[in-house]
Amino acid sequence: MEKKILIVEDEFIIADDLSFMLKHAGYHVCGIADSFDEAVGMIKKFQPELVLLDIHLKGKLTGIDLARHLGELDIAFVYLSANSNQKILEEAKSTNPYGFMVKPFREKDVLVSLEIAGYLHEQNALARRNSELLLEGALVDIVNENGPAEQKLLKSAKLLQSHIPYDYLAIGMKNADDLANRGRSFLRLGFNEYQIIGIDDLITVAGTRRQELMKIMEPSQADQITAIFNGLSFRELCSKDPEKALIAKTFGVNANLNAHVPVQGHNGFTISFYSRKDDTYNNRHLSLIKRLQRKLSLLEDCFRQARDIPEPAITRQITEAPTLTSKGSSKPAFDGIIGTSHLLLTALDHLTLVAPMDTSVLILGESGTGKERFAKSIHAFSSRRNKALVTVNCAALPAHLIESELFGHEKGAFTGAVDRRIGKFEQADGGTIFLDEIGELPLESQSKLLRVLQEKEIERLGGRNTIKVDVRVIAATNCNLEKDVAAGKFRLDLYYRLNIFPITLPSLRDRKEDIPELAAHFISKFSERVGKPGMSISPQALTDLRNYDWPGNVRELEHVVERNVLLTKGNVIEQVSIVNAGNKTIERVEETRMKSIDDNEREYILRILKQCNGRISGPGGAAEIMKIPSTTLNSKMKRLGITRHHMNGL
Ligand SMILES: Nc1ncnc2c1ncn2[C@@H]1O[C@H](COP(=O)(O)OP(=O)(O)OP(=O)(O)O)[C@@H](O)[C@H]1O
Repeated sequence: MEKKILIVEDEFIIADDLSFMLKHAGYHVCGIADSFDEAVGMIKKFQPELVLLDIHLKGKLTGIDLARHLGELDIAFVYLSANSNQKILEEAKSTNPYGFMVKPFREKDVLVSLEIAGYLHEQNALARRNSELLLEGALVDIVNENGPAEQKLLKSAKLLQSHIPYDYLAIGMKNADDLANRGRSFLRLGFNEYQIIGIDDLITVAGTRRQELMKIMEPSQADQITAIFNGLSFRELCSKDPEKALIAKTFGVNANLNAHVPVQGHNGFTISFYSRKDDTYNNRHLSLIKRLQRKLSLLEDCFRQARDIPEPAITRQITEAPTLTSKGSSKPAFDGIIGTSHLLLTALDHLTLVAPMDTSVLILGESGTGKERFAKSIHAFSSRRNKALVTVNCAALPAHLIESELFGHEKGAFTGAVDRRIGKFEQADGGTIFLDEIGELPLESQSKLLRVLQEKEIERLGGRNTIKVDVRVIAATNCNLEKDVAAGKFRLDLYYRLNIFPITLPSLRDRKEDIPELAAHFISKFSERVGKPGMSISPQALTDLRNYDWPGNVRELEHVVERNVLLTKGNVIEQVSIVNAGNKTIERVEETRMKSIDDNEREYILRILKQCNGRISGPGGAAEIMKIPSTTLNSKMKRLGITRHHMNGL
């Protein structure tokens, strides 16, 4: 059947050209609107499957406003943009479009973008359906298992986290007969670390009196509502509802999704999600919770049982190893991912959500933020965990070898191919391939990779047959792939195929609150390694670590700690030495300190890079001067934590 498309564009000639192009390609253009209001009317009337929308429209409201409306209706859309400024583009991007088409349009690009948008929309819907089925099954399992009711509530709360994010979750039954047993709340402290808060705890934490709280928590109309309150609307709600106001003040939350769960025979109960971010909740969350209502109503039993458990005398903190364990081992799949900042937890939630599915994942983040570690965890928590995880660093391979490395070659395929070689894709059959630094893949190899993703088959170089492979692709990059697409260095269609589920890792400077925990982790690791267990760090040195900008992210912090563990004579790192860009050292220690071999090598490489204006390979590049292959220099730089940021500062 022809796909129904609506065009929303205020320039008639452009809209008309586009419409002609689309009809010619077999699409059904159901209408052309030039303003927000007209578009909303047509969407209601024609229910298009895809909308192409310009950012600038007639009237006050823009294409970005319309995009938000489309997001709520779960209709795919692609922006038609001229040269907009960065701020507008950022805002447009935050509405999660399925693509951008830049004017003037070439027919070929338009058709590819539409095909990709349709594909992504289907994939997303499929992935959502699958993860919802998993969620429903897991909820039923929890309700049916033996064990304390309060723990069952906690497990259900944890399960909901990656589907509907929250910092504080309150489950309450207001028609319970005594206040002490009216509710259980869960405050998130770490990835899998929650504090259970009963009514007595709430009285203590909020600094209120029992009677006052009892009054505030009287059953009200608001308990029966299933709705979203983000930012301003949450503040308005708080001005009318003292219970919400108390929670907002006590836990610093700015958004709320309130879900009423009806139960036969009484008023039911409420599950209320609260987030510190003020734009957390959307219609997707709302429709999910509505679809889950029947399954959630099964929690009623646990809730009633939990009412009979005496209130804890003191606030309890539930700290557990992550539940995501690799089967057959008690080792947490998140092994070695340290940190509890909001940004890292969000990334871990995304990891949890996507890992069990077979979807391609694109991990974005600066160098040293932990992309490879995330890729390993995704594999470890997937059903492919017993098969291979094959890693390929696209930047470290010479361009002429990439294809034989990825797809293999037959004997005699080219000069030097003395034997048949099995490529990385075949090695990863049944498992996962991790394509690190995907942005460095030459254009020619990109087309071949795209074919593998589409056809799920490879052809060895010099081979005559195609070979079916079943491989999940995880790609990572520290480049801005969209810029590379715009510059013609990265294929748009490949970008969209890979970008089905992006996970963005925060830079260390954006999650400085994790530095103490990370530092402690690395101190313990390196002090044991060098036979000086039990080392610690002084508050001043920790402040120095927090004050630094960390262009090399966690990898750089790891090196800095390693170096300081070696340099410190006693048991406490009193002052830190950080060798940063351009060989300047932020030192609070004496200059006369001994330098490690790595320090010397790092300084040497930085000096050579400076001489070559940051050029690594090719004539006059650093690799040539150092008489080593550029791939070796790249891996040395990676090991020593030398990044593009360092090079920008040269
Ligand atoms: N959250 C974390 N907790 C503990 N260690 C971490 C964390 N993130 C990264 N690391 C450590 O930092 C180093 C760099 O991590 P990793 O190689 O995964 O980064 P990357 O983003 O893939 O870097 P690149 O882009 O340079 O390939 C590794 O030694 C890893 O163990």
